[in-house]
Amino acid sequence: MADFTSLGLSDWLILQCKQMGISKPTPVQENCIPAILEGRDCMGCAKTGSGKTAAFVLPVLQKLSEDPYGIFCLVLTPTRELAYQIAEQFRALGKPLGVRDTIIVGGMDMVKQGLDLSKKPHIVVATPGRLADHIRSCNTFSMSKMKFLIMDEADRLLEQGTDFGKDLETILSVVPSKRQTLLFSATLTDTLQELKSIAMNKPFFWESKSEVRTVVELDQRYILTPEKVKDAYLVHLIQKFQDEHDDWSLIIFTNTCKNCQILTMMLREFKFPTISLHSMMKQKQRFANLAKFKSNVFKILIATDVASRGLDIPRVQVVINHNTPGLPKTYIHRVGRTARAGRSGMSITLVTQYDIHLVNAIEEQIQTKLKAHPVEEKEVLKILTQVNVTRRKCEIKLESSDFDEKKEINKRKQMILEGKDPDVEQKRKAELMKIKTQNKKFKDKIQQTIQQKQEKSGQKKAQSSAKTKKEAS
Ligand SMILES: Nc1ncnc2c1ncn2[C@@H]1O[C@H](COP(=O)(O)OP(=O)(O)OP(=O)(O)O)[C@@H](O)[C@H]1O
Repeated sequence: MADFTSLGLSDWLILQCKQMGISKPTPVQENCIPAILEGRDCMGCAKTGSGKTAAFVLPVLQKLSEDPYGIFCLVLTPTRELAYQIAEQFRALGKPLGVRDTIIVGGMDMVKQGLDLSKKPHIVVATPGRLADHIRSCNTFSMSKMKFLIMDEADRLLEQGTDFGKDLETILSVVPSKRQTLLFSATLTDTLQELKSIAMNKPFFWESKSEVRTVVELDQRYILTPEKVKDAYLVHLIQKFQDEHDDWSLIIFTNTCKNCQILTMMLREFKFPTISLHSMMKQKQRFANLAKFKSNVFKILIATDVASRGLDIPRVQVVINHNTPGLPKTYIHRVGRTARAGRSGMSITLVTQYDIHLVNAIEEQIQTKLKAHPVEEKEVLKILTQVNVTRRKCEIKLESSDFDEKKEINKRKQMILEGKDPDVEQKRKAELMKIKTQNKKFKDKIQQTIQQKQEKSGQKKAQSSAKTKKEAS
């Protein structure tokens, strides 16, 4: 195994790594760092928790130290929490250099961000939406001399049908075509073509050789449960984990903000130290909750997929999928929040009778079979009524709050940001719904007519054959 010196990194940077407990390069670092230092575009596809962030932070800092100026490097990432985490790594590893960074994400003060950008920071870490807003609305900064464009979780940023598309176009229109482009993710390979179009010249491409897409240290389990019993299994699992471990912490992923809110309220009713993270929360609340979970004040984080990628929280021992993810790559990123950097971890997916095909797709993609997690079903059934009643109480409580209104307000805000008129959109949606209902009624009527005709012709056939038999006898 190579060491950092043989990769071409300077002593000051290697010493800084050592101080952060990073002594030997991981495979993605060993392969990508030399290519990046040579000036090549690079695409790195390595498993979750394998050090992809340092694989681009280290060579960028090395190059910055040779010619320090701002704006030197732009890093794009899909979520605000990830932006803070990446900036933290630049700050920690680049401390001897006095690296100056600024974070440009939604939900934070745009005026202050504009001011920070005008001071030409070395490193800008941003989510596409907010950075595109700055580019469209003011010219207090220029990226014309930028040397590096990095896309972390690149497949997510380039996914079709997301809001990122327009914003990436705006950003790419102002970054120099003469630059190095670095693309990283644990699930790059299924969007290779789009990715290659972003990387300007023949990119150096490296992916981990292993067929299995998840790390070997991850023990992947499932529990088959009817939808109505799912929450009782969840409570039972947490209770058992709490009884059997002193120092524990786990992340539960669910599919919607509302479910996230209800599950948090429900688990708190059972006195479990639980906190939530989802996109309907105010940004400051999101950061505060993540910090409380990272500092072990709360042992359980319930999150939507806003937290499924990239978050690096070393202490997480278990990931529970309260719903089976619809995409295998969502599963890979979710369970990758544990068993990181060589540590062991466990994932448990609650699978209902409607999800079997999803599990098959996941097992096909990761080339691993999930193992059945042993549970005493009678223990679960003992708490079933209590759990479902508690959940119903939380649902009623949430309905009486303004949660749904907030959701509506968020949707309207998003439409206005996209230049749409919410009222016009609402009318269009209502008309579409009306047409759909009319179509359904029309189809049902046709179906009914066909059925009646078939019944009638069946009766006629029966009558004529009875008549024929009668004549014959
Ligand atoms: N060479 C190394 N040796 C030991 N630990 C490392 C090394 N490089 C990075 N790490 C640590 O490994 C952990 C995971 O790193 P990182 O978050 O970059 O993983 P990743 O590959 O980006 O994961 P994901 O795909 O989930 O985003 C971090 O805590 C990081 O400090």
